[in-house]
Amino acid sequence: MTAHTSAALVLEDGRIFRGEPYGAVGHTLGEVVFSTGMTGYQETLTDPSYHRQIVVQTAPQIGNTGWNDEDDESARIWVAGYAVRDPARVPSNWRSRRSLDDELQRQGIVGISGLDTRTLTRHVREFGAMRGGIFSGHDIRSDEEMVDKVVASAGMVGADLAGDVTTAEPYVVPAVGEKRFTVAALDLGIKSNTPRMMAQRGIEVHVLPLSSSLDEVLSVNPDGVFLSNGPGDPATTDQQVELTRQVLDRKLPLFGICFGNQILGRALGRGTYKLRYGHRGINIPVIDAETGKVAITAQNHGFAVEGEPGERFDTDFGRAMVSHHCANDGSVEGLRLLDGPAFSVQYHPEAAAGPHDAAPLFDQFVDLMTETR
Ligand SMILES: NC(=O)CC[C@H](N)C(=O)O
Repeated sequence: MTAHTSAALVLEDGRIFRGEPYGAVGHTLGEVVFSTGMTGYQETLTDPSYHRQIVVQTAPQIGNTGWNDEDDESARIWVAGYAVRDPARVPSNWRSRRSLDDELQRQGIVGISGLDTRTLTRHVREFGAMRGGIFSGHDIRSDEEMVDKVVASAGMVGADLAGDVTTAEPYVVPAVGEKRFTVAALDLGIKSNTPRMMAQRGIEVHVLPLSSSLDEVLSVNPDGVFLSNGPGDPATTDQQVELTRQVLDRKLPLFGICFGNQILGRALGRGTYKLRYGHRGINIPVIDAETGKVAITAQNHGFAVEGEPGERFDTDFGRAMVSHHCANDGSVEGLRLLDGPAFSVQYHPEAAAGPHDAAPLFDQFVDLMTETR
């Protein structure tokens, strides 16, 4: 077998892309999705929302700045597999400690390089994010066997994954400077930068396991409740939806991001559905329905809340609206309760690599807690 055919990315519909092993050698299964971010691969790889997904980078050159000890969004790499076109042979950055390839190997993450990521991305864009696998070295099998393995694997619809990534024990991120507020943050796969951005605004953040009850949330005496991002299908979050409804009932200020937006949407009576290929990148335009302003945002989601741009609707907690939508496809990007202190966005105001247009949403949360006090 030549080096050129020593790794394969296999899709459930039978399409196979050949390349070379990158990172660990072996095999892995997951949902194949693409990200258009040209920078921030370390944050992408360590974002718990990517659990069980094989990430394809559309940017052809990845790994140029190596791997550092500062930018991780969690304690480990969560992606199930990694596919890149042209990895850096020599990383170069003053913060780099090792190469991306070394780090993938160290953490046992199976990857593939040298494949045609452009054709692969166009395929996923047309036929949708689907199950796939990367096979390399001794784990390469006949095409038929590899496709069979992929077809036998679990898909993303109905996947209940946040339990795999949540914290086992509560922990506290102290406020920077004077403490002004306490927030109970439900960890469905929270990224390190989220508590950090709240802490910078004088918030003491109590990060709680995803199965926390209302009593456990109230025991930290919160001024507000936060729902984090996270992996899997939002249709599996019944327990968190119920908790959210209890929080809305008590009129405690609530802010949700991504998975949190989907949970608030469900708590307000909306359904969620799987997008064809999702939104993953750091330049996705979002329109604020009330002001008409556009923000360029970082995103990583495969599901969305049902709704129309600017739509107003009745809920068990008063009127609500679709506050933001995507300029590309019109899908729901934000929700706001008009008769209560709750809002959420489908994108990432905490994005470290990426635009900062949405960062003021954390200030909006602070304002909401100030008004509600
Ligand atoms: N980043 C997230 O929170 C993703 C939410 C959800 N898992 C989705 O794919 O839509």
